[in-house]
Amino acid sequence: MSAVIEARDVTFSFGQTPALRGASVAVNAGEILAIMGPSGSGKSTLLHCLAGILVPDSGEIVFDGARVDSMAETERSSLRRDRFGFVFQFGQLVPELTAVENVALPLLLSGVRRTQALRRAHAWFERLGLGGMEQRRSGELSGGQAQRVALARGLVAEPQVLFADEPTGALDSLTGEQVMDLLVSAAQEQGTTVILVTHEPRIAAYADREVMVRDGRVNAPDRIAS
Ligand SMILES: Nc1ncnc2c1ncn2[C@@H]1O[C@H](COP(=O)(O)OP(=O)(O)OP(=O)(O)O)[C@@H](O)[C@H]1O
Repeated sequence: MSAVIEARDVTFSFGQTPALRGASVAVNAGEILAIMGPSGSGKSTLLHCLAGILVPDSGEIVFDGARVDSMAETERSSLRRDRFGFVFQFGQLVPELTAVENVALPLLLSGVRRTQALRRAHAWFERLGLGGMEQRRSGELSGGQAQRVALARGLVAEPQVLFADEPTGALDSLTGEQVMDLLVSAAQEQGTTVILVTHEPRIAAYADREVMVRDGRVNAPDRIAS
């Protein structure tokens, strides 16, 4: 199987603080990869480099055969908009918009007509057990409901890669597992590759494979020194 997205020997520092010190990871098309590791080890920084949000100081990010690290910001921004989806820990729904408008947002930003974007967004509500919640604003949703709306927004444009940074981190364990069930089945159905950052083994267990980040480097779990 060939990698759809890959980090090769990536370094990144925040000022004087090194966050990645030669991180390499390759993710296959359709794979669900969990990135685990202790707090501060560099998991989110690695995700942000893979997603073209941060540009590595050195090393390469390759997506679908193209070097993301050498792209101009406008090109990386189109890539994020058109090929990638995102789910973060606190949903980050736009509070002024209804739930269905939030889900439609990535489609509207990609130039899909409003009626069609809303129709495609609507289809996600029944699917994620959110029927009847379409017109609510984020303040009128529970944490688990808001996170399912965020998940629908991350997947609605059928991205090639979904980046999920602690998507269940703010939820209780039962609600978190329900969100993971939905994430995995929806991603598998549309063949979306998922890169999931989590520090919870219970959540990582939903992935096809786990890697560990320690001190800014990536190890397969079986190669980690105790
Ligand atoms: N915006 C920032 N400014 C300065 N330093 C940062 C910033 N973001 C992260 N860091 C530092 O970079 C290193 C890696 O952080 P990162 O957030 O990638 O780790 P993480 O494994 O995702 O942690 P956590 O599990 O706590 O979210 C840490 O030392 C952190 O303090």
